[in-house]
Amino acid sequence: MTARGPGIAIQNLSLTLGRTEVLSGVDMTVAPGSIHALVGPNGGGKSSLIRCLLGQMPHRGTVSLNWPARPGRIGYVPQALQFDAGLPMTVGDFLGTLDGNRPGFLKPRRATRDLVEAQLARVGMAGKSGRRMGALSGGERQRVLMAQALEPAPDLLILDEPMSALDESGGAIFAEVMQSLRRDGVTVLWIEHDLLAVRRLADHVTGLARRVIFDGQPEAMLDADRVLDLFSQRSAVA
Ligand SMILES: Nc1ncnc2c1ncn2[C@@H]1O[C@H](COP(=O)(O)OP(=O)(O)OP(=O)(O)O)[C@@H](O)[C@H]1O
Repeated sequence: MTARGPGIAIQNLSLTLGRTEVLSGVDMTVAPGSIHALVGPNGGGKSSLIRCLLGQMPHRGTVSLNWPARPGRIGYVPQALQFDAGLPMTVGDFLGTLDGNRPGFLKPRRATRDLVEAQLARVGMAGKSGRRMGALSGGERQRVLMAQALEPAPDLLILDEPMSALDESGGAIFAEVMQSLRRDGVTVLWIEHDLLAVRRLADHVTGLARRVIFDGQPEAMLDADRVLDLFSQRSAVA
């Protein structure tokens, strides 16, 4: 199928925060409609690269989104989003803000409530729209964040460790969602530490430790020496 997501071209990307060189001369390409994983050691600069892509960091070098026609929608699942335990906001309220033409303090329209229920069902959270956001477990919160990123349907989806708190059924649901995104031609840029999940689900992998230390097929990355290289002090930020 024709990709509806953009290609991404990153050239000579460098980022210095304070006195730390976080990214140095990073070149990478994401093919339109592909599931592209970003792996590497803690502090390797993966989230920072995403922030550059989203225009949130003053970087050097270029980051271009090449849309097939006009610019489309970007969905984003952040690494962590905390909600105050006492915050009187339910899952339904949170997802109901998807109805962008209506003030958040009004009761959502029937159609919006149906849409919220459908989105929750998609991530295995059917019937939980009345739960308070601050009272959700880590895995439930991640499922809700995934649901908000999938509606309205994105053309580019950026995921920052979306599986870190998911149980087995959450992982299976995530895999289904990824397959349906692939069928729809969505471009997915996915930060992940679970290399087996990357092997199962990604089309391409880039390893990042301040600079690009691996770029290729998931199978090649899982060669034992490669894994050691990816996560050892040798290749990490030094
Ligand atoms: N605002 C900031 N100011 C100074 N240093 C920062 C800032 N944000 C991030 N860093 C540093 O940049 C480096 C890269 O951080 P980043 O969060 O991009 O890594 P990561 O690869 O996503 O790590 P992890 O796998 O642990 O999530 C780290 O050393 C971090 O301390």
